[in-house]
Amino acid sequence: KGHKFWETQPVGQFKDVGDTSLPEGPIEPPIPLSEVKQEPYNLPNPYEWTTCDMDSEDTCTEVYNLLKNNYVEDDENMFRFNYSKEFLSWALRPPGYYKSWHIGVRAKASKKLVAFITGVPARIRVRDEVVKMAEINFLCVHKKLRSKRLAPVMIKEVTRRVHLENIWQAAYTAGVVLPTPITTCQYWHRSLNPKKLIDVGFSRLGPRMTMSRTIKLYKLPDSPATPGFRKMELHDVPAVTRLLRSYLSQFVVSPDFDENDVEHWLLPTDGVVDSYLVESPESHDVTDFCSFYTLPSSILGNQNYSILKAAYSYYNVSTKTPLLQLMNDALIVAKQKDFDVFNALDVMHNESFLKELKFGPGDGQLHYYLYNYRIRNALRPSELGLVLL
Ligand SMILES: CCCCCCCCCCCCCC(=O)CSCCNC(=O)CCNC(=O)[C@H](O)C(C)(C)COP(=O)(O)OP(=O)(O)OC[C@H]1O[C@@H](n2cnc3c(N)ncnc32)[C@H](O)[C@@H]1OP(=O)(O)O
Ligand SMILES: CCOC(=O)c1cnc2ccc(OC)cc2c1SCCC#N
Repeated sequence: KGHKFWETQPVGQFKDVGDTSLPEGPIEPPIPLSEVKQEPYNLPNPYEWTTCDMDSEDTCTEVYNLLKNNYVEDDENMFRFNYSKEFLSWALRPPGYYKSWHIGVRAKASKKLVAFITGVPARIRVRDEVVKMAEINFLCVHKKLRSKRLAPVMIKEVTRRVHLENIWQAAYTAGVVLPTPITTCQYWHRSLNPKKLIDVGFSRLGPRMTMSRTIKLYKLPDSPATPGFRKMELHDVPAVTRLLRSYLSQFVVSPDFDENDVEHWLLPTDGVVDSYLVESPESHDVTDFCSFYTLPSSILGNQNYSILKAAYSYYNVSTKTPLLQLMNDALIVAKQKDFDVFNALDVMHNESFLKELKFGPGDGQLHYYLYNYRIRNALRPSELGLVLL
């Protein structure tokens, strides 16, 4: 298919796949900041740019409502992501964030927010190079304004604003295939509330299975099995940072987290992110870590339910406790917190526990992309140590 916009961009092009003469690394060099376009790209006449101040409750609510009604749906339109205001505030304000990268489009007449795209700064290691990047997310055009080529303008504008901060690479994911994925991951789902998942039509009763037999199949203990398993606290940040940096160093692409990043991204925040660690009862060493984030979805067109409570596996490290046992404890605490499903990608070492812990493969794929950075050969999901929100 012709990608009229993406074929103009410094990304791996389909025609170049397999061309080993092309070097790994930046595709285009940086340019002097004085040569970066100083003024915003032109929008169609009825629309204007706006910078969304996520510190403002009202603006946060506008962004929340735009996404709640117009963001990503699954292929069967059964669910639509329903990121909470607290989650958006957390996701968009990490250490060193730029308000100017929280970009909205308003209709001039009504002042209504009709489109959105964001970037947050991140240090991403690719093999042995740490690269300053923008993580791009929450690209959304109101359903009534689709297929008007607004997305390329949004993408060019966020690119321009990232360039103005002297950053020349980006990382992003999408459910759609674009030039050119660095890897393609599979979603896996572990039922915690099988009755609800069957009632909404996501899961079906297996052959020769009754509902009570199905409920029993997914039943979990009331409390975690691992001695020393507890919630992460502020004083654990240095130990968790050491543990996570050492673990992530084995992957080809991963975040280069420091203590400030760990405090922001991994310290438990109610209704947003949960993290647990194993402190050895003898040595008091922190030997293992697991975390998941909270991303509810609206259930579309169901009489009995309107919200799906979903937990998403985030970063997990096991050095003493078997990963299988650690993740089973994560499932146990997620069930205690009344999640309906625990989702995970087949990234990092996740494949080693998915089937055994009764995850089922989803029908959606998640493609990972880098902007202006060529990776010579596509990665296996197990070589990827990066989870985007
Ligand atoms: C150095 C810094 C660099 C920073 C920037 C880095 C790059 C960041 C890139 C962004 C990363 C976002 C990551 C992220 O947020 C996570 S992926 C979630 C994206 N959002 C949604 O799916 C929400 C529901 N859908 C919509 O709102 C619209 O359908 C959107 C806005 C998606 C497209 O609006 P539309 O009204 O349906 O379409 P047109 O305006 O007519 O435009 C059609 C063109 O857009 C291309 N398209 C479609 N979906 C895309 C997607 N998900 N990524 C990139 N490109 C996408 C498409 O291939 C075509 O180009 P082509 O003709 O070349 O094929
Ligand atoms: C029950 C398992 O499916 C989901 O949890 C879910 C929920 N909401 C979505 C909203 C948009 C959506 O668009 C791709 C997918 C979902 C999915 S499946 C893929 C995410 C995972 N795991």
